Amino acid sequence: MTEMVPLLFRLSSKKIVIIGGGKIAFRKAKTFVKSGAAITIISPQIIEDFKEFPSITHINKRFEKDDIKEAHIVITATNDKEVNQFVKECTTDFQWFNDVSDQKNSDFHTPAVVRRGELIVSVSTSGKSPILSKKLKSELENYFDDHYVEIVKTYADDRKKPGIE
Ligand SMILES: C[C@@]1(CC(=O)O)C2=NC(=C\c3[nH]c(c(CCC(=O)O)c3CC(=O)O)Cc3[nH]c(c(CC(=O)O)c3CCC(=O)O)/C=C3\N/C(=C\2)[C@@H](CCC(=O)O)[C@]3(C)CC(=O)O)/[C@H]1CCC(=O)O
Ligand SMILES: NC(=O)c1ccc[n+]([C@@H]2O[C@H](COP(=O)([O-])OP(=O)(O)OC[C@H]3O[C@@H](n4cnc5c(N)ncnc54)[C@H](O)[C@@H]3O)[C@@H](O)[C@H]2O)c1
Repeated sequence: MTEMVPLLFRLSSKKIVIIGGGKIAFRKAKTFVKSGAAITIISPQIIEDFKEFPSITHINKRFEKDDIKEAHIVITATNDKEVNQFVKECTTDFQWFNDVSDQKNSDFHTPAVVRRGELIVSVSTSGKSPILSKKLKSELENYFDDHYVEIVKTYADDRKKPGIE
């Protein structure tokens, strides 16, 4: 069995295309909104919540292959599994793909995340139970209270710079 690998990515120069404009597309878009990546939604309809993020580009259309040709990351979040499958078929080996309706079809997952300043704690069940991830996140939110914003700053200030005695 192969295992998933947790990584942190700097995405400020990357292009993310999300197919679908419902509440799950919105939740996935929100994950990336502060990353600096250019986010585009391809969908004939989008929910009002997207107004909260004017930096997100909306293209009002049904998905076609050319919509993802420049994307680094492709997320398909429609309510039509056949469309989601078609999007996958349109990706290349050099693109990172996530199908919100089928974890086995995805190159990556979005974990549940707790942030306290620069501290990032994330939980995944390797796609097996998102509800459990959500539950554990809520427990971790209590454990990692707001003091951790300052704790990380203090540790960072105390850290010796690499190469300096
Ligand atoms: C953690 C969280 C982060 C986030 O979304 O940001 C997240 N899902 C959340 C909630 C949630 N998801 C679902 C429900 C309904 C109940 C249920 O079905 O269990 C609820 C509960 C709710 O909404 O309350 C349904 C669901 N989810 C996936 C599938 C497809 C499949 O399993 O194949 C289906 C069935 C879809 C269908 O019916 O077709 C797949 C994925 N969901 C993931 C993440 C990735 C794996 C995470 C891990 O490794 O644990 C992965 C693989 C890919 C991805 O989406 O990135 C977020 C909670 C965060 C928070 O609240 O803080
Ligand atoms: N990964 C997760 O966390 C998670 C959680 C719950 C549900 N889901 C899955 O996510 C799917 C979407 O859920 P939702 O609540 O956002 O659905 P929704 O019905 O609110 O939204 C679906 C969106 O897809 C768009 N769409 C449909 N056909 C399209 C096409 N050909 N091209 C472009 N856009 C198209 C619609 O216009 C709409 O905006 C569900 O069907 C379910 O499989 C995933």
